[in-house]
Amino acid sequence: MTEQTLILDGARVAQDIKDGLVSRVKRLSEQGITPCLATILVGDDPASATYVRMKGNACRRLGMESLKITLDAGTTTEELIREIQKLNADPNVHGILLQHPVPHQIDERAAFDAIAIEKDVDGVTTLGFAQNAFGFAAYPSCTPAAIIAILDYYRIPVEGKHAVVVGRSPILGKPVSLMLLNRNATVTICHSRTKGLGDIVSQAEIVVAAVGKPKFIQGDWIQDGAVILDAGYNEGNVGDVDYEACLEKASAITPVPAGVGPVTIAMLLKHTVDAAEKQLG
Ligand SMILES: Nc1nc2c(c(=O)[nH]1)N[C@@H](CN(C=O)c1ccc(C(=O)N[C@@H](CCC(=O)O)C(=O)O)cc1)CN2
Repeated sequence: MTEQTLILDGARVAQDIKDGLVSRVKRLSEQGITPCLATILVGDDPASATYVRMKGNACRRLGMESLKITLDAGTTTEELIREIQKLNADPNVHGILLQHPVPHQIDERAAFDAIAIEKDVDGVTTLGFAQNAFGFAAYPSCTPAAIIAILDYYRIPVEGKHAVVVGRSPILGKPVSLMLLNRNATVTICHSRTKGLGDIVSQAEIVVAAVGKPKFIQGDWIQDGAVILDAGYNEGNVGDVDYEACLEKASAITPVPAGVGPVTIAMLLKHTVDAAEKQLG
């Protein structure tokens, strides 16, 4: 690229979202409601523990409540669902987050689907996914919502653009593809069995990297002027994009850290405040 690549500053977007929540949290507290996010961590994966802690801290900094449920690594699906049902029934809890991944013996889909739709602020239920796919009001998954929020903040047009999403996970690749489609992008979804991945990515005007493999997206796959959103959160704070190589080609790119990650957490807070406000009617 001859022109300077725009670094899409996730910390700035996240701050803007959180600034917008301050007066809403204050208004709720004047009515006796403190928005409360319940987080559930099963097992002791250190990265997951960090993310849950970050979410709790972000809640508290904004005057929201965070109820942390920690369950041991041997928890069964039934035990986990019972905990979720208790939180569903608790009127003081407005949002429920089950940290992914859960230990292998747990049926994660069944656990996600036990979350009441009105408390699914993390957008992980099958019903929430379907409602979003149809463009109905439901909380979208937070990372896809963060990607859209970054595009909106920087007024990056989506309509009519060719977006290539690399990854098809239920809380990232699939929902972000549908959200881009609902914004009238032409969307190609790539995955581990895709043939000629580099050729397909090289046709993209917008690239969403959601593979979970460090530095997977190569610089020579990128079309000059493409916009790159890196949703990777690999060990050592490394994204799914070979950042230095892709920076050369892109017109705009999210870094890791301080790109999509902080906006993901800001969206979770926003959805929890939305959910608390719905309690007021
Ligand atoms: N139930 C969910 N589980 C998981 C989700 C999710 O959205 N819902 N996403 C990921 C991980 N994740 C949140 O849970 C997450 C990862 C990283 C960040 C982040 O802000 N990272 C920072 C750097 C981290 C640091 O400073 O230590 C950054 O990118 O700047 C936020 C959220 C998997 N599980």
